[in-house]
Amino acid sequence: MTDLAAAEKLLDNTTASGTLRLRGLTKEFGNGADKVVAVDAIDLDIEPGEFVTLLGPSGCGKTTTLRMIAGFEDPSGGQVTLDDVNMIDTPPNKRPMAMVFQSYALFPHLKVRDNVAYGLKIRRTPSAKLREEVDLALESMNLSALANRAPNQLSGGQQQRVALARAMVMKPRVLLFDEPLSNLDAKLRERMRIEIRTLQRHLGITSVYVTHDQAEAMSMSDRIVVMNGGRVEQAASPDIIYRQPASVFVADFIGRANFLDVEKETSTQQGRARVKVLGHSVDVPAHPDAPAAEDVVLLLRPESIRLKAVDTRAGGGLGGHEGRVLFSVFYGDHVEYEVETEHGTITAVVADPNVDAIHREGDDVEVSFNAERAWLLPRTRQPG
Ligand SMILES: Nc1ncnc2c1ncn2[C@@H]1O[C@H](COP(=O)(O)OP(=O)(O)OP(=O)(O)O)[C@@H](O)[C@H]1O
Repeated sequence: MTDLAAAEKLLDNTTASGTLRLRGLTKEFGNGADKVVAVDAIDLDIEPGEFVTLLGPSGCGKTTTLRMIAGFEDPSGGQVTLDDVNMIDTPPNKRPMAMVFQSYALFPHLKVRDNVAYGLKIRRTPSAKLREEVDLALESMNLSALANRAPNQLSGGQQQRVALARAMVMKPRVLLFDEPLSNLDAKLRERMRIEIRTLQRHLGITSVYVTHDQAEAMSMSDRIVVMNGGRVEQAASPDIIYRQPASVFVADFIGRANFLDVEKETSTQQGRARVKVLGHSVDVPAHPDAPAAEDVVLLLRPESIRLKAVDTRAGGGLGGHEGRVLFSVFYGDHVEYEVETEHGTITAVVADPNVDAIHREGDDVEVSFNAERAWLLPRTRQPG
């Protein structure tokens, strides 16, 4: 585990975390027919101490954005400012930022201690101060006992801790992370998520984190920036991203989603709408653009759907509420169902299932959902 007291002592309150602003940040690669707009005029404000994650599918531009913040990539247009100072003409090693890479990027021929000391040596830090700060950085990452090892004598997790110590020792105002946990196994990844987040929160260092792993983004971030095709689809807290996504793309990318074709009846008060769904007229929360949209879909997360056994012999019908179980899979902590309904096949997840009450293939069920957890969206994103 990290030693928060040592980390705090290392930073010694001298490190004011920074306000990072991206304005119209753009990167084009190639030209003519080969031109790729990797990052397309991004605006983003990151507050001091905030942990912001750039998330999105492969090729959406998150790494290029991070590299422009760090200075490893020159923007084709736009600005990166830190505390209102334009960074564009400042080389990477002069920016008060430090980056942690997926590949750790340690010097293989240097011992752990010398890897951590490297940046301070370049800065010509006096040797007593250098030793003290390297010791604190090693201590803060619980690496003191490994100080004299070479990187290839360490596990992946330990190597990543060295990379973190090396970043911390520079006392950056901004920490940048480029998929730092991707090379670790699942258990270690989960532990490191908590450690990085605890350390970051405790020290309050502004952080920008790139990942394509949504669980990582959800569990670590103050704010998630979902990118698509070089643009920002939505920048919001994890709960807003999950519950009130700005677009079908975001809803589909984060978590699992059922999209039901529904008829809009009336718009009620601001932020809500009445729709006809599963045979009923239901008042649901709605995206601000949904009331005016021609075509809407209702987002239902699998865990907000309820299934109840129906005795079809009783007759009477359920006014469209019924569905038929296509299959169910028991996972121990939850059961997953595919259910055929008048809106097509939907996925339902029931947590902590009562094993005797699991619906089987072919069973008729009453389908309902928690209306406050539903979310009405325009089918296509409104421009701007
Ligand atoms: N040096 C380069 N030359 C040409 N095109 C590039 C270069 N670097 C990135 N690109 C292109 O820019 C786009 C964005 O790439 P980027 O690496 O930023 O995406 P990403 O979201 O980080 O993807 P991944 O998750 O796969 O790393 C992609 O279409 C990519 O092919």
